[in-house]
Amino acid sequence: MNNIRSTLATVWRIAVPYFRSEDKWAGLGLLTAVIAIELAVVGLSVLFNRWNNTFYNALQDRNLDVFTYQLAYFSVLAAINIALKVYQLYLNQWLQIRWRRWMTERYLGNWLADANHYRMQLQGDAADNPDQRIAEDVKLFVEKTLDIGIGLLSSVVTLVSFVIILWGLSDAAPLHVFGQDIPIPGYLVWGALVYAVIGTALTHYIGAPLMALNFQQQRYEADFRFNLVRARENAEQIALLRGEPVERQRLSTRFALVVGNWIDIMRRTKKLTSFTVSYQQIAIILPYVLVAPAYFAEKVQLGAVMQTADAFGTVQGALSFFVTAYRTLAEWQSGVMRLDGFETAIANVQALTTKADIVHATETGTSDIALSDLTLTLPNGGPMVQTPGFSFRRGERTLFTGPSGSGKSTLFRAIAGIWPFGKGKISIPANAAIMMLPQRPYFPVGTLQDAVAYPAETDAFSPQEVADAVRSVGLPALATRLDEDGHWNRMLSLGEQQRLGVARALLQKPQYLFLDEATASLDEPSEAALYRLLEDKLPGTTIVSIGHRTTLDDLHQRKVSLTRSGDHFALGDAKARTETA
Ligand SMILES: Nc1ncnc2c1ncn2[C@@H]1O[C@H](COP(=O)(O)OP(=O)(O)OP(=O)(O)O)[C@@H](O)[C@H]1O
Repeated sequence: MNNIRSTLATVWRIAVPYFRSEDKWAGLGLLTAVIAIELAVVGLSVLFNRWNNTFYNALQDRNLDVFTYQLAYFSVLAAINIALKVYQLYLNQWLQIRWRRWMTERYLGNWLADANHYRMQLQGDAADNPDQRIAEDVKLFVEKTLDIGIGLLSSVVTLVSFVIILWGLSDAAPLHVFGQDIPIPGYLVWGALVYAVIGTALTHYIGAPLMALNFQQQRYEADFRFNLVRARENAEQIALLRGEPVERQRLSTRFALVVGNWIDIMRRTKKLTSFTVSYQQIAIILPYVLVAPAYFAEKVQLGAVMQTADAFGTVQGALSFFVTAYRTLAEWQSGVMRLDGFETAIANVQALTTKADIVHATETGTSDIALSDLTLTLPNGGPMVQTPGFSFRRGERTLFTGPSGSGKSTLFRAIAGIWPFGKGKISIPANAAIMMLPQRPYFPVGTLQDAVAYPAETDAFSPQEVADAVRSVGLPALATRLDEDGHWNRMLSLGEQQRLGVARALLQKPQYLFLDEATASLDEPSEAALYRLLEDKLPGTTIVSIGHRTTLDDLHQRKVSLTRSGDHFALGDAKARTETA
């Protein structure tokens, strides 16, 4: 019971924001229309039920006039029913897509805001496969919430309408056993109720493990897909290393989990289906068994029997909502849990940024990037970098060295404000344009112009500006291919990608440029040429480079390094250079 209550509270929390959003009027309008149509459909089913009585009596009495009239009446009801059902589905689908669009936009916004996506990864497995949660779970949530919500409402309204009818019919066709009338008021209602309660309890008993199994299934499927995508993205590495057999083995192992869990679902579903189908079959015959004695004792006519069978079926169907919807409910609940986990993970990383004992990168009035009492740690709290105070001075070109794994890249991440683990303060000049160039730049799939302009919009720079930048970094052949679509990370050599990274910096003109081995794949003369280009085109830009080559020394004015000091690495000047390189 607590479980149901907490699921419903979660559904409410996830569902309600849409109906308070800027799209609320469209959403509420569509929802009202869909509900109104559902109520009209229930109203029609009451008319159909009455029609049974008149129609079958006409058949029994061989009354052609009434029979013909009732056929025409049925046709009118049927035409209205068809129109209602068509529009109900159509409007329901409209509501689904609008609601889903709103939720997807919201989740995308929260996930991509403020490096949350990166911090969620850092925090470990709190929300696995966010892609699946945003793409599939939102779709499932919207679809199933509407299905279940409207199905439940319809069952309740149907129940109220038909219980009244069935109660009346119980009086008209009293229970007749061994030639005796047994006056139990509303016995048909009680019969349907007892039958449905037993059915629901047994369904829950048999089907309960499906919830957890469905949750696992979605997770295994997403893991399998994710690993396929990874294999595709790293096709070249895998082919060069001849890693296919291992890759295949790993993928097969993951798929075996999908299959194993699916077989558990199948077995459980088989048991559940055996029960629910038997249950539904018995429900067809049960009302006839209950009223047949009265019919054969000639206490009621055929019409009443048929109307009773229809009403009993409807009441029983409404009461058995959980029996029929059980599998949908199980899928829905696991989707709700997944979305809840995703929302919680986002809330956790958002809360992380406001905690006191993290690294705070804040904008201040200084012109240098100043670190004070800074400690960077691993996500598990292990020590990494420490400094009581240090500044990257404005306008200076600094070379930053240190042993592998000492925390150079992590210090860059902290300056960019995306590494929260540790404590202390990093002062960033207010409104400073900071750019980080990694060893392996990221290019979105699209035109070369898109790729170089990123993260700015494509039209932030004219084709001429982009072509000039690409040419100046030594790629004249690419400068003529700016309109070409491609997966540039796959198509270009790492050296070419690094040149394009520098072209990106030339276009963006940052005030502070951090190069994390961003030219390491180039030969030394080309690397030196790119540094001179930066010096020439971005004269006021502060440059901090991580690099291992000694030839970089002459291209920088100051040299700082991380050196081991006990359990951590300390940051300090390695060798001061006063003259310009
Ligand atoms: N997301 C992460 N989760 C756990 N540990 C991490 C994570 N990112 C980095 N580390 C660890 O932090 C330490 C510093 O990593 P970092 O990438 O900053 O080193 P680096 O000095 O730049 O090394 P290199 O010169 O090899 O690039 C390493 O021990 C690394 O394993």
